[in-house]
Amino acid sequence: MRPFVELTDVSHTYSTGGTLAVDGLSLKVSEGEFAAVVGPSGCGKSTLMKLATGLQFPQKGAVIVDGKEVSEPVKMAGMAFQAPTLLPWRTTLENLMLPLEIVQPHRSRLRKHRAEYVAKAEALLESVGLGGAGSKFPWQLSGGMQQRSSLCRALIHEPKLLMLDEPFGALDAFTREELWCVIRDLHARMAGKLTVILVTHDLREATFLADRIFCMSQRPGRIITERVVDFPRPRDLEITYTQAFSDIVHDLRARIAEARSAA
Ligand SMILES: Nc1ncnc2c1ncn2[C@@H]1O[C@H](COP(=O)(O)OP(=O)(O)OP(=O)(O)O)[C@@H](O)[C@H]1O
Repeated sequence: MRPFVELTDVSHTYSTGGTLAVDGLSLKVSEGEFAAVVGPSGCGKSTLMKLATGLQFPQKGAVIVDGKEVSEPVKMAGMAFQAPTLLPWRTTLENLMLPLEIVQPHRSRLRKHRAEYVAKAEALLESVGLGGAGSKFPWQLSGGMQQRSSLCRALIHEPKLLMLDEPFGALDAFTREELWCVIRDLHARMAGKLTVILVTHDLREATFLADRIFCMSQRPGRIITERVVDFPRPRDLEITYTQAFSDIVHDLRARIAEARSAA
């Protein structure tokens, strides 16, 4: 499978504060793969996401996405963060439509094909259990519903790359597990056409969702180990109660503890 996101020996220092966030950071994520990135707090996970999406540029090394060196924000990526960042004055449906007003070719097509796009947005909402919620404002939705809407917004322009930075961190355990299944199903439906990179502190989340887990060192971050998770798909939440699953989580925890103490 061809690499879809490739970072090679990347270093990045923020101009504000002069923090060397990542150094010697290399990773390859294949097309259609679901990758997770874990590591100690402050090790540069979000920086990795910013570099892969062209929100920051490295001083050293190369970042290649979909065969091209990243030199501007990667608009074909969908993104969702810990805070759902929905605009409060727009309805949920209008929030979902936002990327279509920005990203080509949708931007040029939107005016003429609005009904088609609205139907697509409504179908997406339906697929995450939010059928009929499009007319509600974000502040009329629960945190979990807002995060589902935010996921739909990240997917509305049919991105080939989905970047998730702690998207479920603020949710209770039940809602979080429900959303794992939503993401699992969205990824499965795209049948190898959607590459996902998930940054998370939750090792169970990484193990349940990912094909491969990259573990980062203490800052300046680099990948110190990667672990293939080969549970067959589709995965059921039941696997999270198996010994094999716990073994992976324990192993990851030990590696992160090791990385923390190597500071
Ligand atoms: N915009 C910025 N300007 C200056 N420094 C920054 C900026 N963003 C991050 N940093 C610094 O870079 C380092 C890495 O931050 P980053 O957010 O990438 O880590 P992280 O692993 O995602 O953290 P956490 O696990 O706490 O979410 C930190 O020391 C942080 O203070």
